[in-house]
Amino acid sequence: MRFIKMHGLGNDYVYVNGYEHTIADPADLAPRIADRHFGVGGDGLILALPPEPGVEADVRMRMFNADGSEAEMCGNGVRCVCKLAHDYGITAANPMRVQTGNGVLSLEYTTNADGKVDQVTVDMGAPILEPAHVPVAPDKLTPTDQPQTFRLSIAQSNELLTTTFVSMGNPHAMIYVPDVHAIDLTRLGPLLERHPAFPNRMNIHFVQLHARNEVTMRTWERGSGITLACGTGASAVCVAGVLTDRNDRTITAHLPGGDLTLEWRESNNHVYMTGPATEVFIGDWPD
Ligand SMILES: N[C@H](CCC[C@H](N)C(=O)O)C(=O)O
Repeated sequence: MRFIKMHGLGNDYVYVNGYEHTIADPADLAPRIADRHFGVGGDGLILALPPEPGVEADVRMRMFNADGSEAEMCGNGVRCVCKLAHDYGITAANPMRVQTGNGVLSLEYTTNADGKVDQVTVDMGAPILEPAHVPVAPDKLTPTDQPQTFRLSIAQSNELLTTTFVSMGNPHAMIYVPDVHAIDLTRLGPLLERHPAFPNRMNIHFVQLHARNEVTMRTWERGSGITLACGTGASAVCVAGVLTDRNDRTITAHLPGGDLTLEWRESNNHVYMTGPATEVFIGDWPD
């Protein structure tokens, strides 16, 4: 089976063109192909597929984390699906409509001198703020006077963290700290990802504010662990910062793998994310 290795700011996935190959059990394949020692290596597996019947879209994305769990959306991934669909002749639509687990999203892209997709702006849709729809279990959290912000107790280490929640179709928790590089993500990430207050687990972001238009963030992803970037997470960070009056509606997010530009547009309540999509290599997998 032919695969394409791509990444968005180092958030790398193994991509398969579902117009050419059918994968019977992607949840089973994802951990095997994403293994960085015994497989191709990546944060997971992403399929570019025909849209489902009746869905008005140019292409469909299904996204599987490295543990095989399927997620509703992947920001870095959908930019790369746009690149795959354009560069491999599935569609030349611009804007491109991509069916995702969070509805059909509209993407606009630029191409480089070779005519291949370079930068992509994704209309990520409206954030989901109702705690029950993130979802979080309010009875396992302590509310604060800040919107969308709760105290979270970690039983195993007797720690208390202040956390803001936003869904971009997938769930995100933001924790603001003075220095993201002082955080032991390997220790805290798993404890928070699987906290009893999160029925569907959680993507975890530690955020350091530099200015009202600039943050640095580090991420522990649900189902994949530490990643170099998280597009839905950066979108959630932008929203959380506006809700808690930390940042303005347009920010630059510095992630370990590079920068994303985010805008939570007041006119239509949608979040817009702009960043690169990069192809690294192609290969063949024996399955
Ligand atoms: N781990 C995430 C999916 C990938 C999100 C991230 N890679 C992005 O770019 O948005 C989840 O289970 O919700």
